[in-house]
Amino acid sequence: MANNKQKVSVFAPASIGNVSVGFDVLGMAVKPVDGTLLGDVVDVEYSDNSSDLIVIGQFADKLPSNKEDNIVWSCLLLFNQALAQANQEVVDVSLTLDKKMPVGSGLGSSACSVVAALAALNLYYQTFQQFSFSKQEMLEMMGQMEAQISGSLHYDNVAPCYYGGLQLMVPDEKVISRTLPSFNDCFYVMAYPGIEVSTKAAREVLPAQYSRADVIRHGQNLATFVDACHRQDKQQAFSVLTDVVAEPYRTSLLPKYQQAHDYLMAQGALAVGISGSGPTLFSVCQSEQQAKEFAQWLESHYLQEVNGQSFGFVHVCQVDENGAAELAAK
Ligand SMILES: Nc1ncnc2c1ncn2[C@@H]1O[C@H](COP(=O)(O)OP(=O)(O)O)[C@@H](O)[C@H]1O
Ligand SMILES: N[C@@H](CCOP(=O)(O)O)C(=O)O
Repeated sequence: MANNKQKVSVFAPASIGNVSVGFDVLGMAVKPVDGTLLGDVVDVEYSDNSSDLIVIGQFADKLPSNKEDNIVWSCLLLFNQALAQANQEVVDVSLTLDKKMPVGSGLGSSACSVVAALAALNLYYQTFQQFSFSKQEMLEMMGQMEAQISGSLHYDNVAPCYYGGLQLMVPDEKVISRTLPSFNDCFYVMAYPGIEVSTKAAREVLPAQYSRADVIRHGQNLATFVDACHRQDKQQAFSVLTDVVAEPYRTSLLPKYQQAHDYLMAQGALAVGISGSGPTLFSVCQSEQQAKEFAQWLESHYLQEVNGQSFGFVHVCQVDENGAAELAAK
């Protein structure tokens, strides 16, 4: 029997879409080493009235004010539709989104909301209604919701956000995504400058066609990276982390990116790239000490002010192997 103590809470982490060499087909979940929750949290609890959505958190005011335009609400509608199709009872729930992620940041912000919402709904039904969808079914729903927001179906944020680790999208709908061995002793400096770049707009600047030379280089870089991941050959993997598909066309949307890239590479970064569609920059480091030095430099040289205020931040991260995770109920 339903009662007002029925509540679950799920955290979904930030991710690096593309990882430079895998446009739309590679993504990696990250977590700050200092324990900061870099991602969104969704609570689902019993409602004896009707279903509802409340949005709280640092970036709540950057989202549409009406709940119908929030992707978390669309997730609830999709989940309920899937329940009905599976002949399951649909119950009223109250959702709370803690929007910790800036929108249009290149950190997979919409994916964080989508994954946290759908994973929390599934956990709620599993715990209190003795029914749940499979991970595969969940990932398909997450892809559908991400496509609704960004205008095209790409799993490179939702898959790592849900499963954790480094994920490779495979063109097999029964699989969708496979976990690659990642470099979990590396440090990834994530620098969000505090300006917004919409994924949709950053996709529109890309060319419709590429030269044969670019196609060859892209295929070679991606294949070499995947092979090096399997052999855990760090030097080889990061030596080919060059994006020929998106970065050359997106750099103009990212003030100070090229200077920061060139500086960090000259200082010995293993690699520097655009996280997702930007504006977040990621830099791969051998040691935590180097990562901390880069973080300090990026704080003074990559963050920007908008109307005299800075919304940017820098985190030293490692790979988040867990992906979406239940949080202890408050
Ligand atoms: N819960 C949500 N989280 C993030 N964006 C949302 C959410 N609900 C609606 N949106 C809208 O979706 C769009 C997301 O933009 P996008 O550039 O894809 O973000 P990101 O790259 O950070 O995922 C924005 O227009 C935003 O207002
Ligand atoms: N493959 C996508 C990734 C978008 O990531 P986001 O974090 O910017 O939403 C792209 O590069 O367009």
